[in-house]
Amino acid sequence: APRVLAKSSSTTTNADADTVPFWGEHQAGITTPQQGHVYFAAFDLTTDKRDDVIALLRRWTDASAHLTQGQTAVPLTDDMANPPTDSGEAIGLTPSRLTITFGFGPGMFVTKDGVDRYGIQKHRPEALADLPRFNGDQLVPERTGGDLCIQACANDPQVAFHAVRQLSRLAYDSAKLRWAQPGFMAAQKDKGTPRNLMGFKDGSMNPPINSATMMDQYIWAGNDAGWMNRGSYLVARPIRIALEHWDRMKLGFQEQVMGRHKDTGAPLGSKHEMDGLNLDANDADGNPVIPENSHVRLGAPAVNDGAQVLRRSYSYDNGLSFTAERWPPWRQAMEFDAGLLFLCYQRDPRTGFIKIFENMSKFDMLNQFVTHVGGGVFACPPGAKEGGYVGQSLFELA
Ligand SMILES: C=CC1=C(C)c2cc3[nH]c(cc4nc(cc5[nH]c(cc1n2)c(C)c5CCC(=O)O)C(CCC(=O)O)=C4C)c(C)c3C=C
Ligand SMILES: [Fe+2]
Repeated sequence: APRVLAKSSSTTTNADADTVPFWGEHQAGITTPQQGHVYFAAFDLTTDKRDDVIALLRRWTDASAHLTQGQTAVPLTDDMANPPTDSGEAIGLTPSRLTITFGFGPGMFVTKDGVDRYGIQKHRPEALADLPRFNGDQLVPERTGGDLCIQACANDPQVAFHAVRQLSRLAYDSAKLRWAQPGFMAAQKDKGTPRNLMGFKDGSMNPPINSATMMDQYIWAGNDAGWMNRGSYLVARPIRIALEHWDRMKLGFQEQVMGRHKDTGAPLGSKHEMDGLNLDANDADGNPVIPENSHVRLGAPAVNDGAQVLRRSYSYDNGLSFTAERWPPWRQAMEFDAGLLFLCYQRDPRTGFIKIFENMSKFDMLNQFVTHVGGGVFACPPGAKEGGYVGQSLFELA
């Protein structure tokens, strides 16, 4: 029998500071302080057997417990007659605060060819609602949907990619990759809010991740959510930004679009980033200081019946692609295929993302510069107990 090379599995000596616990009440990667990199991937299930799905979730859970500790997904062996159990490119790297967060798409709960795919149709939560078609949506099928998703976040992009690559290998017999998007959100030297590709601080007005009360109110599904209790719902949207268009806009106009100052991140009319939005203030001409159609006004809880989501977005850069512009001088050229992988968590997308984006998609001045090109909605179950697996609360139900 091949010998297990235990030593090769452990890649670091100072694991603790750099490690986020995998097991727990909640999945990690939701209220975890945002790491510098993400590799997000969505999969389609190819099996029609419920037991295969359970087996996959067990393999993914066990591998994730190893990976997040800085170990190989599966212990390495000296077996020369088979492919290595782990591709190996993370050996010697630290855990880099790797978190791996799993989600279930609506496709897991539907009938296919007249049969309830995995016998869980009746357990589809109402909160896992199909997203409506929003104004301006240009969703490309190749970047949309998925039965399962994995959000791997780490401070090292190689660690995040390695994790998804190993998990995809472990799925060869039962699921295949559908779409993926890597992203980055560089930490600021002063530990302040990072900036997105539009150059604005992004993430200032998030509900505080350290407030258990706020997280229970807005982010975690509660007792009434059945198997999803202590889980959360993810809305993921790759949003292309017309950077060449944006970069030609005057600074004053950029600030009007966002409703915030570019340098400090403060709301228009205020001095400090964390100052509240003064939505009632008018300028000398009687116009609102924070414009009616500015992004932050349309996102504010005050105009959305109190709705709040936890945003955990990353910038992305997919190189260049050929684009025909829809604005003068109607250039046709290679342009950056770059933008924001918008990721947000909430206890119910109907009162979170859907509620907020309904108006935003129609009125936001930002819409001249951004296009939603894909995405999905996913139920991220509660965390797993050591020895258990992610999704157990669902598959244990009759
Ligand atoms: C819920 C839908 C939202 C989408 C889609 C969205 C896209 C998007 N946002 C930015 C940049 C910024 N967003 C900011 C604030 C902000 N955005 C949303 C929601 C969506 N954004 C909310 C709820 C808020 C907070 C509003 C508030 O209460 O003040 C900001 C300002 C700084 C901050 O608070 O984070 C920026 C900058 C981009 C570039 C983008 C799509 C590409
Ligand atoms: Fe936003």
